[in-house]
Amino acid sequence: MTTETDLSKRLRELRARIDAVDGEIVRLLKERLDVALEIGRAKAEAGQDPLDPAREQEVIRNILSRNGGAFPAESLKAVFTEIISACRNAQRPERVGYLGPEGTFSHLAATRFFGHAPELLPVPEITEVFDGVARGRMDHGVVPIENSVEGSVAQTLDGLVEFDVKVCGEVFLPVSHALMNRSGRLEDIRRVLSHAQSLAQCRMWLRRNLPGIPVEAVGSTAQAAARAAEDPGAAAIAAPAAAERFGLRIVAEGIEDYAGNTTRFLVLGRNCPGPTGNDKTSLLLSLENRPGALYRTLKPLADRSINLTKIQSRPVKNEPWRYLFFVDLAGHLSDPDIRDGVAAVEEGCASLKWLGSYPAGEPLAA
Ligand SMILES: C=C(O[C@@H]1C=C(C(=O)O)C=C[C@H]1O)C(=O)O
Repeated sequence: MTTETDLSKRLRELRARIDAVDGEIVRLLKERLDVALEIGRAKAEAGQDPLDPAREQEVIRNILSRNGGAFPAESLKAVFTEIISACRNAQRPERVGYLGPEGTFSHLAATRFFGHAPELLPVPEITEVFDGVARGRMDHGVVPIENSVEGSVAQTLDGLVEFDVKVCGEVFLPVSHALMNRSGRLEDIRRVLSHAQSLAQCRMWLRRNLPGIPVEAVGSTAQAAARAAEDPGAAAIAAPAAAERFGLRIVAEGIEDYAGNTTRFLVLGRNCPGPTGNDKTSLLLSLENRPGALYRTLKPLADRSINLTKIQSRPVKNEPWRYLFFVDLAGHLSDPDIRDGVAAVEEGCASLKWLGSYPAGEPLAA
């Protein structure tokens, strides 16, 4: 039988080995940081943005393929997201804007893409993220563009029309909602607060479980949680993590009506990364109001077998019944086929705005 002293001796020896390995990891991290800083200086001389999402994807792919499955892949990815985050932020401190306050799904998406090193700037409106990036108050921004259940986010589409920014990345975030209030009891709920998108994603659950209880849309899920913390009759629909942040109790979790509920976020910047071989290009088209205009405009893409991943119309606000079209396609503008196809589209429509080309994000499981 192993005695207590034997065990503690064994643990001491093994822990000494862990400490030695950790020391080596830290030494290597410092070495990595020095190389990153040198890269940062080279980029600064060339006037280039430190962020290179294409290269970051390559780094993650490399480490996953070297791992051979020995270390849990998701953990390895999370660790390297933070290592890259720190290396990038050391090159030039980054400011990343998002729809706040802290605890929103936009906050989670920003952290998933950028890690924890950058300074995150919460703002109360999606439009302010666009404005901050366009004017240089923020280096980057993260905005929700569409939800798998509720569809496009109008304010973001309008921001893409109005502001001179580029899409330089995308993040897919599985969205699971929790209902929370001060007591944790369903019977105490007199009204339910959340962002309009989240209320819509839980509509059937609310009708079944809280029939007749009024709902109220507020600026964000985190704002709803903050209000519920002050009012015992109010409940909020928000990310489960918001409960802890705002001192609330969870009444029910996973209350979204459809499994696989996912929101796609765009990463905004002032430049676009180079091609990775798995990219998307976002375009904004304005068409003449003529029969077959959309068909004829998009035909050059079909002729080249270019895959459209999204098409969405949005009214031109001061011209009733005229529409703008948002088109996402698979490929990078620097691919010759895409460049030719997009040039032909431009010839056939009233105007075309290239919103950006960026590495395709990975739709993740919850
Ligand atoms: C170090 C670089 O800069 C940034 C940091 C990276 C990293 O830490 O691996 C990768 C890409 C860039 O976002 C680089 O471009 O290689």
